Amino acid sequence: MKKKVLVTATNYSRLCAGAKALLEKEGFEVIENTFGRPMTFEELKDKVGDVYGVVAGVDTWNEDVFKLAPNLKVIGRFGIGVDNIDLEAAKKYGIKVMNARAINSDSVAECTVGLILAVLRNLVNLDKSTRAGKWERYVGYTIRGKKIGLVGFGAIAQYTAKILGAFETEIFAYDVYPNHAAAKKLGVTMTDLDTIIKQSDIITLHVPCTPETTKLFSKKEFEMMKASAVIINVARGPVIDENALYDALKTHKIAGAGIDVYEVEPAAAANPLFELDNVVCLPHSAAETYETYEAVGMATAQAILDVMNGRDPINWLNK
Ligand SMILES: NC(=O)C1=CN([C@@H]2O[C@H](COP(=O)(O)OP(=O)(O)OC[C@H]3O[C@@H](n4cnc5c(N)ncnc54)[C@H](O)[C@@H]3O)[C@@H](O)[C@H]2O)C=CC1
Ligand SMILES: O=C(O)C(=O)COP(=O)(O)O
Repeated sequence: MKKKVLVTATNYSRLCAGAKALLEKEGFEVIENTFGRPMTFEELKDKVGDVYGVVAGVDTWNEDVFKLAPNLKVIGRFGIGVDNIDLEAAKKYGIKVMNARAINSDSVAECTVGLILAVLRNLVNLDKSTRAGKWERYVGYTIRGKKIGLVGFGAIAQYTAKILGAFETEIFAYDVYPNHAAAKKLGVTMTDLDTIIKQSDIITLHVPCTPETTKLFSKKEFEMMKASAVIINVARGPVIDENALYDALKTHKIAGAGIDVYEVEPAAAANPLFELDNVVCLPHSAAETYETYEAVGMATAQAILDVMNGRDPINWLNK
């Protein structure tokens, strides 16, 4: 009987045809998520009994699921954040978990800069207004000369710094494990979080979602920021207290925001942030380019093949 791979990331056949073909060539049967959204426990429960590998989207992978998956040996996270996977429980069940770190960083970094431009230059408001035949002027701000504060200085932040270097900005970064060599190479000054919050014109978030980073930006932090500052969240929704962000934007304690991720996803149409015109909102799509899908698909497929062949997968997170 063929070994099975369950893919819960959506749109796999369409966007990762090469990866799917590779798995099939190596003898796997590939079962795909047909729901078009993350799968629930009830849906996973019926599928995981005989799977060997998983290409995981953002569904929850915890002991309740692992208990039902005696043949599961490897989870390839179709992305970077692993806040949806209990790494320790996976280890207990002998399941190797890898992620696509440094494989989708360019797309996320490009989108970060896109959000900065969209917010500073009012691109979305200008588009709406132009289409409405109003021919209005919204005066914006240049990126050049601004102080940028990167919170978290891993793969995505470093790529963001590389791109922003071309805008002649002053870039600061904060990280619990500061990478001084990368900072030096990219002309970035490592500093503390308070300095970033108080001095930055543009703050971009690039930390994983952990107990330490949950609500890292809340009422107090928004009050410390410059009234002219903007914040971009392409990390994880819970890193920002969304109610506090809404209040800060509504009362102009800060000038604007670019938001790709939300405390609750999919974000409901009634999310209060959507009423405000000083925020640009995306549906968790910062990583989504054709090139990235292809590369992440191949990396996760390769990880499954590596485990099958007794080799360590790249980016093995729960050794
Ligand atoms: N919006 C989207 O579609 C995407 C979002 N992400 C999110 O971005 C995050 C970062 O991705 P990468 O840069 O590739 O990860 P990375 O692992 O290369 O970098 C994360 C950095 O955050 C630092 N960090 C961890 N806890 C911290 C804390 N409490 N305070 C300060 N720094 C801390 C780490 O030391 C590390 O240098 C991911 O964990 C994921 O949640 C990633 C890809 C796509
Ligand atoms: O790589 C990540 O962590 C991401 O957030 C990518 O998003 P997705 O896996 O496409 O929901």
